[in-house]
Amino acid sequence: MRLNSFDEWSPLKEVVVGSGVNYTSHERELSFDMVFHDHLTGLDWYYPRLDAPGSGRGADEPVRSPIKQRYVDELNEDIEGIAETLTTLSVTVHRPLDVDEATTEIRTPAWSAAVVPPLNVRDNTLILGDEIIETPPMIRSRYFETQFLTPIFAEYFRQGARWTVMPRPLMTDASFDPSYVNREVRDNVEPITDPRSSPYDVGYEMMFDGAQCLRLGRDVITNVATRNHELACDWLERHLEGRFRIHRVHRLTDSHIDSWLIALRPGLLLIRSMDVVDMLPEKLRSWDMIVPPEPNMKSFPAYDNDDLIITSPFIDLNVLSIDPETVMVNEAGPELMRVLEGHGFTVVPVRHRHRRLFGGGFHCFTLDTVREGGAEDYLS
Ligand SMILES: N[C@@H](Cc1ccc(O)cc1)C(=O)O
Ligand SMILES: NC(=[NH2+])NCCC[C@H](N)C(=O)O
Repeated sequence: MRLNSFDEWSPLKEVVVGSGVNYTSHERELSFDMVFHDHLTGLDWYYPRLDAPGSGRGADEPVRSPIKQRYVDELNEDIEGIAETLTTLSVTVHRPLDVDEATTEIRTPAWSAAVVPPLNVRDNTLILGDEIIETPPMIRSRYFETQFLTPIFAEYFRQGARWTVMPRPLMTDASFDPSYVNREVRDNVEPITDPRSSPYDVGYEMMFDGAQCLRLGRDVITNVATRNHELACDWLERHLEGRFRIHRVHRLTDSHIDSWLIALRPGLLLIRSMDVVDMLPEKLRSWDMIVPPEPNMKSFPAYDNDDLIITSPFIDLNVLSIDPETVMVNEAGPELMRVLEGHGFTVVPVRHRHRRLFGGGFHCFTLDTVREGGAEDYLS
């Protein structure tokens, strides 16, 4: 089918479901620590930082936090189950190429980094209507992630889609605007103030994830927390002029919007807390809001100290709409299911255990490429 996806709720026809095959570690380096800064707090091992003087680590030695194979296997088992459930709901599921076992590292002129599989496919691509837009990554390990989706994108291109790649950053340490992560001094978190210089320094560059956007027909709400995000929004605005309107929300969160705010249908948002309402564009503030109960920590597996947790406990808000009445929800969260059922939704419970280890709920590791619906104006 032709690429067509303008919002988060219209009946879903085709979707890409990510792959966690050969996920072996998280590489702790500047770009990773920047993105996960808000969630790496309060952990005993975090302070002092792993590369602090006296840590015994050489300056250029990567620090990789291994992920236990059992969790990787369970992740992939859960993802297969979710892909099957989507198929039984008459949705066509596309899968990216898996990372080959022999591919452990990626390299650009300026740096090298451990490879990350194309798991959270929401993050590095933005689908707007009939256009695939590959966004400029924020994490070095994810720099070439969209290449694993090339066969899928190429097929949509053959069917008539637009296919655009946003400018790629050189991504040296100096490319990152640290003002968000350094905005407040917290006891147990070290500020990130040690950029190393590089012959490829060009100043702040655009870096931004598709998951920072909430799509509402012809309007797109974007979370902007840094100069890197601002530059990407400038690019998007110029590129999309006359087709889509970008509404910037400043520092709603660090990056991704989808564990704070999800649109379930026109006029109805699922939100983390009422605190976000004042930050939204005025027209959205009058939509109905569902605020689910605080996450129950018992709904997450117990992990060891050396298991790196990279999301907040609000990750299960990250639901995937099958249509305006049907929502896929983590079976570990009966509270959220009850709330949605109370609002008349049909809930499709699925198993997804290790979302806090791999950084994503269903909305993160899916990319809806075909939905019904068009460029409606929901905000006037
Ligand atoms: N701080 C980010 C952390 C994050 C980034 C990438 C992920 O895949 C997951 C989580 C969250 O708000 O979005
Ligand atoms: N598209 C995504 N990867 N979203 C994940 C958002 C997770 C967010 N950082 C949180 O911890 O709550």
